Amino acid sequence: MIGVIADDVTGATDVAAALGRAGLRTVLALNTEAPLSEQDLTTVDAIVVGLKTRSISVAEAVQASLEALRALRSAGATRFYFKYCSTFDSTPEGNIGPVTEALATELGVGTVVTTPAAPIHGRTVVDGHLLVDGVPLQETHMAQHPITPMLDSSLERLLAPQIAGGIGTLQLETVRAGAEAVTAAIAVAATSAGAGRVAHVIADALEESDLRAIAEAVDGHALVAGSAGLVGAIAEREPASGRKLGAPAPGRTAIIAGSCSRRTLEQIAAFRAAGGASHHVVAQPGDSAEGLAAAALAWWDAQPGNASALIYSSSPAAERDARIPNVGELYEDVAGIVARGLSERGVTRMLIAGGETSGAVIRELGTAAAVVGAEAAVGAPWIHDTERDAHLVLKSGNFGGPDFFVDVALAGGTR
Ligand SMILES: Nc1ncnc2c1ncn2[C@@H]1O[C@H](COP(=O)(O)OP(=O)(O)OP(=O)(O)O)[C@@H](O)[C@H]1O
Ligand SMILES: O=C(O)[C@@H](O)C(=O)CO
Repeated sequence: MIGVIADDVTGATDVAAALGRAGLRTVLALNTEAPLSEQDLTTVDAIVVGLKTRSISVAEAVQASLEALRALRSAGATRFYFKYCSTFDSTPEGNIGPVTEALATELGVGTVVTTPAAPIHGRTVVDGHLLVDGVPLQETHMAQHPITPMLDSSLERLLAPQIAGGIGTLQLETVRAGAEAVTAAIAVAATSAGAGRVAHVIADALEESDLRAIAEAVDGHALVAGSAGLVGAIAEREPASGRKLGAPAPGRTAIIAGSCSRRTLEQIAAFRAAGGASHHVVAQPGDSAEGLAAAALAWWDAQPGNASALIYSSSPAAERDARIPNVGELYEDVAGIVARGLSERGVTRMLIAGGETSGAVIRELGTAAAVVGAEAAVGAPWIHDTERDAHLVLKSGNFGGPDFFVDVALAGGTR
């Protein structure tokens, strides 16, 4: 069984979608306090644990990730994947490097092949540089990310300050020479770390076939790291159950957006242009999350009974208020309280935009585990919290087409 540790909850649903696409029966665990042993795991091929460790301190991220690893091991997982963001969201301290090394040390693994490449999402790695739709990472909107601005595209330069071990590389021409050549190159790269240290082998990949070659070469590896791309290729090598994934019937939908990513801002604009009702949460210095959420819920209560609607704090960089301390956390708290309020009002279809935002919502809703359904957009599946009978899409900031909010909430469709 494959055990995946994802550093945020939208990333966890992205991985779950990739595993589901490959036909694996996948359980999504979203609350680490609810033990995995409470889940029915008898017919499961993969478990994905969604954490919220991307932007917390290194020590806390390492501890939570190790706890997840131990829970997955006790649940019967034998191979592990550390899922981080396809845009390598991290800081000079971490948490990608330290978490990878902690997991490797716990598993007694000396070499970890790692790549954020996910061609399905337009993320590729060439000569160790991460490109988004062919553009170097630091030239994209990721340079203005509110929590983890990404100012370099060299994965080696991004990872080096985060780790104690060494870095090796797998060039595209080696990857294209096939699995045997990749295996040999990994063995050479493994010597880069020095005794007792972890070797991080950064792999180039431009197309799905490249990921398939890497997946074949890492077949016996206990730990691999990357985005949903490589684990999808690994999953394709497993026997598939062929289970059909479902989506909820169209209906009234609440959208809560805290993502400030360009694609989310486009989706908000398209929703409003299509006549969707929206409420913009804009904090002033001194405002509390409770007060802002109460105002948003009062606005929701004034909407016609069956109308889908959007509550968002998302703003482009130039319009964000630098005077407000811990502004990211404040808006995350607002999103969580609003989601709980909507759930108490009987709303059972919600689309949440943004990984940190989704993490706050899941925590506040108390969702412990969910069944993975059909993809509403590539990498953004419907998930079903059976305990609350709530259907949720936790959308990564950059995922979905510009009309995604319109399609899910106004047209009710599934792509
Ligand atoms: N107007 C705003 N000003 C400053 N920060 C904001 C504002 N609105 C939201 N935020 C914060 O910005 C952060 C957005 O991160 P989040 O992970 O939710 O989105 P994302 O990075 O686009 O998504 P993903 O990580 O899935 O790609 C959150 O902490 C959110 O609370
Ligand atoms: O890898 C991605 O881009 C997403 O799954 C994600 O982690 C965004 O938060």
